[in-house]
Amino acid sequence: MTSLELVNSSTFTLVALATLAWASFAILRRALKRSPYNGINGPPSTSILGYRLDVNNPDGFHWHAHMTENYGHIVRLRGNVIQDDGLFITDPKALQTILIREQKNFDETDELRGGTNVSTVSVSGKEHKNLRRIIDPAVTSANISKLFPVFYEIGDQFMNSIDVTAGEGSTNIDIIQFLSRSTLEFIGRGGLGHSFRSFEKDSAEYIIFHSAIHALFPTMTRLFFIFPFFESWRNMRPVRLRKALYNAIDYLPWPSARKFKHLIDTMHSTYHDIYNDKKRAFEKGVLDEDVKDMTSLSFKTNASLPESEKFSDQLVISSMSVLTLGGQETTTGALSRHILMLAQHPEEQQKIRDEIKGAAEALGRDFTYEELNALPYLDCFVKEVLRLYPPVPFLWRTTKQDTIVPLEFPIENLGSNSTMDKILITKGTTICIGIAAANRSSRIYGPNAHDFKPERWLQPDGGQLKTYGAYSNTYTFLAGSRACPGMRFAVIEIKLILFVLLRKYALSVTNDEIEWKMGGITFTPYVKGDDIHPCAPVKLTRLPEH
Ligand code: HEM
Repeated sequence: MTSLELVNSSTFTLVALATLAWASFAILRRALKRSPYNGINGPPSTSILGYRLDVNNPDGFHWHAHMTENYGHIVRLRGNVIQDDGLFITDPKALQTILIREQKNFDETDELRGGTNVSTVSVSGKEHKNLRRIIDPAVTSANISKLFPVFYEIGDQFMNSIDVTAGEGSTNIDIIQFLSRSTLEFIGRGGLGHSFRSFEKDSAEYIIFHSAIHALFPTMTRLFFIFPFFESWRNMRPVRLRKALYNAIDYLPWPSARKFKHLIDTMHSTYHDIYNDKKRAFEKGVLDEDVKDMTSLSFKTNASLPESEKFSDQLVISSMSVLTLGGQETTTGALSRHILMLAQHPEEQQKIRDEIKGAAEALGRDFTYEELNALPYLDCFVKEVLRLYPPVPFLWRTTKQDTIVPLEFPIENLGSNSTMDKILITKGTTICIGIAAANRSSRIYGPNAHDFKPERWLQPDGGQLKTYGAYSNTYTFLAGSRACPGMRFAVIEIKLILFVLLRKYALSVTNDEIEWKMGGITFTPYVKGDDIHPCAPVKLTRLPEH
């Protein structure tokens, strides 16, 4: 054995022994530790790998949706030999504490932070505030109102491509192909200030970029256990070493890691190109005075900030990334859901069509942003679909500091036969915020919480208890300082696409059986038997022109 081989073999033995010692210690510690949540009701774990597999199960929508009636609004998620118990929370007052009042005590988990940091930026503290200072001005109602002509242009492009495929009579089409092009254009033109030429036939730019976004979260899901280490990697100095380690991923015998790097590289080179083009245009003074997209707005804001507060290039590029990741797949899934719901509910569909037609005839011109947004039945329909089928069904948080959390709905302590109207959540506890479960709670929305009833939104707050959710008394877009900034943007995208589609076509179901799968952060539809290619089949019948 050479001396190099000897060193390698001793190093390997040392690493193996250290790993074994760490694992034994973790198992012993876990076995001796009493869970602070022993007395709380919760589902059995179906896997020795712990509750994460149940929460993340691609077919787990039913598990989520029925959580409150099965186990209540504070639920114990059973850990295992190496994982402590977690909590699944839907109680409105508890969520108010976690997401708003004591938000600083409940951060994103290391996995999520590590994963998103590689692709975006550190998302806590001051950097998060700055990120929101870049994003928020681009997605206010006032700015979206100015952007609305661009929304109409995208609506027209969407309809032109549908018309070419659908023809005159009735045709079955997979509408998700058209929706993902539209949502990328909305974010591209409205957010980044760039068209991906998504509606051009065989647009390489669209195909490459969209495939990267689409694959990113599912690929991340396969790597989640190494993401906590990414946070240390991000802080590594010197930067050259960090870069060298990143580039070394190309040589790892690990296809998912190589793919993840490739996707990040693809997306980031696009953001850099867009950013550099825009920056050059801004510096030459050739950028339109009345810019509306986020990237260009950030240059304008930056010009007015003192040197010490200016946004770095990296932060703006990260904002481009987080905006695209936050807004594309989520809205594509949401739009697919709305269209398939319309196909299944012909009465509601006709009601919306009548409302649109009546209002458009009375106006005699296109709707403004405010007018389209204010159509009452369309609004009820969108609220109800987003309540019942939130595109992001749950989110993780981790507890940074022991916190007493008051409860709206007191819970039974099964250990002591007592009732608790508050709970101590201890440092290190992993929390799952059950968005889909909270949105279907009968304590919040009444005994018909699982039913599809758009009319419930004719009453304030959907008729029942007030929650702290950012969007119309639901948690679909979360709550607090991390609530989705793109909420208004997403809602008007949905309304605009439904408007242009319904005035021309009747929608009905096809014979295909559709299965919705959770993957990464959102839901995607598939036709039963093929869970590789997303597909949202719908039958379109051209309406007679008047
Ligand atoms: C129906 C579609 C959408 C849904 C259901 C949705 C939902 C959410 C949720 C639940 C969060 C919180 C994530 C967390 O705290 O971990 C979030 C964050 C975010 N969303 Fe959305 N979103 C949608 C569309 C959009 C759109 C269209 C945009 C951009 C125009 C957008 C931009 C963002 C950004 C930038 C964040 C990160 C905010 C932060 O970290 O402070 N989203 N979204």
